[in-house]
Amino acid sequence: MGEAPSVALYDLQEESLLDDHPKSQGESSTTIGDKTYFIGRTCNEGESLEVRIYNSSTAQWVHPVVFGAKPDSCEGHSAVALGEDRVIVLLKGSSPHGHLWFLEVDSNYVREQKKLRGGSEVVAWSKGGLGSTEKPIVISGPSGVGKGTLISKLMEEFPYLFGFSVSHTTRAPRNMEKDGVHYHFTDKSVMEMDIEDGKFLEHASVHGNLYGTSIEAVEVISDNGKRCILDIDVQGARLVRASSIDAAFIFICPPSMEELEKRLRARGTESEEQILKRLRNAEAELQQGVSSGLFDHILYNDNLEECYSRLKKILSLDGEVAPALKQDSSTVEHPSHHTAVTKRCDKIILECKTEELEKSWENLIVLDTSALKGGAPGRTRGIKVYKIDSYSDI
Ligand SMILES: Nc1nc2c(ncn2[C@@H]2O[C@H](COP(=O)(O)OP(=O)(O)O)[C@@H](O)[C@H]2O)c(=O)[nH]1
Ligand SMILES: Nc1ncnc2c1ncn2[C@@H]1O[C@H](COP(=O)(O)OP(=O)(O)O)[C@@H](O)[C@H]1O
Repeated sequence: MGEAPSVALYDLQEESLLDDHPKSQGESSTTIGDKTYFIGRTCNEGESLEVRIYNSSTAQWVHPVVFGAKPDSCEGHSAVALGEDRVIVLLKGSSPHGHLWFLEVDSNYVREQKKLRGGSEVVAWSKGGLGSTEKPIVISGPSGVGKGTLISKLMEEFPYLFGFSVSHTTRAPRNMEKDGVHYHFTDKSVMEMDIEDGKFLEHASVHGNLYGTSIEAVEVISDNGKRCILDIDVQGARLVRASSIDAAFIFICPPSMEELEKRLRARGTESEEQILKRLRNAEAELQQGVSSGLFDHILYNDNLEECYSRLKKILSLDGEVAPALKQDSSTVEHPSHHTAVTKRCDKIILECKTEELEKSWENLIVLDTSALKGGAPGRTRGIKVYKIDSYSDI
């Protein structure tokens, strides 16, 4: 039998401070400095957890601007401060969006957004992810140069290694294109709203349409332990380069403008007007791609097989092929139900009820947060999840 926990989280909450503002049902409160973060007032099905802040130094309530995809309301949750900059939020019950979330209250991203909004209070949600994060690969080049063809070859030969980042676009689908596979085809107004909500890593207007990479499109690939490939234009590549994402940047050039035109026409997917627009834009794209220093590698796609071999060489896939990327060394999944939470340094211990083990203290799961990576606007990774037999094992 395990020993009783030395510090149970529930004992740490300072409810007396907030007597005039009691928590609503299902709401948690977590104090960091002068601010107490109330999470989860909304309990209606399908709505996300609401965040409000009580600032004890000004004795005022604030409704912050909330960034990131938010967790849906659930059967309940626990919230624990991790240092000064974020709160870990553990959802209970079945949630299609995972059980582990982080509410960033003073991270670099949050500070940046605060500055952009003239000092308004800002918080940002980041979903916990267990997958590894191999450097994404950004592939750019003019329309018709062969980006899609090269990416398809990689994905076919190494389906277990790579995942394609499915962009959003306002352009109409081509004959063979499937929504959710080649692109998420979307309305301009919806996409603009999502951009405003901070759901996009980058976006650009290309050949008269809006294109963008959602944060989710990239993160879901790492969730599956795969390396993400982005097919985006030069403007998008520049935005990714300026972000905190460490990626490999590859630019594909045609052997000549004549050959580019031939390929575009032979593909037969564009109207004459679109072909001419794409060829006009290609001149500027080539100039920026080759001379800006933005790209780590420039490949000429003359002979397809030769170009593909060079691409594989750049990605170190020309010799013995590495095994599929591993998930982080978590041996247990994060549980869907917990009955008690205890924090010891950077470890969170959950008592979890299961059908077989009614006494939840017999089923202790540790979330080790000592090596967290990433964060808003993407996932927070690096959490290790494992079982222990008793509290004295920590
Ligand atoms: N910035 C950005 N560019 C994108 C994205 N998705 C696709 N693109 C670029 O948009 C351009 C047009 O793509 P598309 O209409 O599929 O035509 P294609 O280049 O002829 O295959 C290409 O340069 C793509 O690399 C995205 O999410 N962001
Ligand atoms: N090296 C190559 N030689 C000849 N044709 C090519 C080569 N690479 C690609 N193609 C063809 O050119 C057309 C445009 O290629 P695609 O992959 O759609 O370009 P992108 O994605 O860059 O717009 C396609 O019909 C494709 O089969």
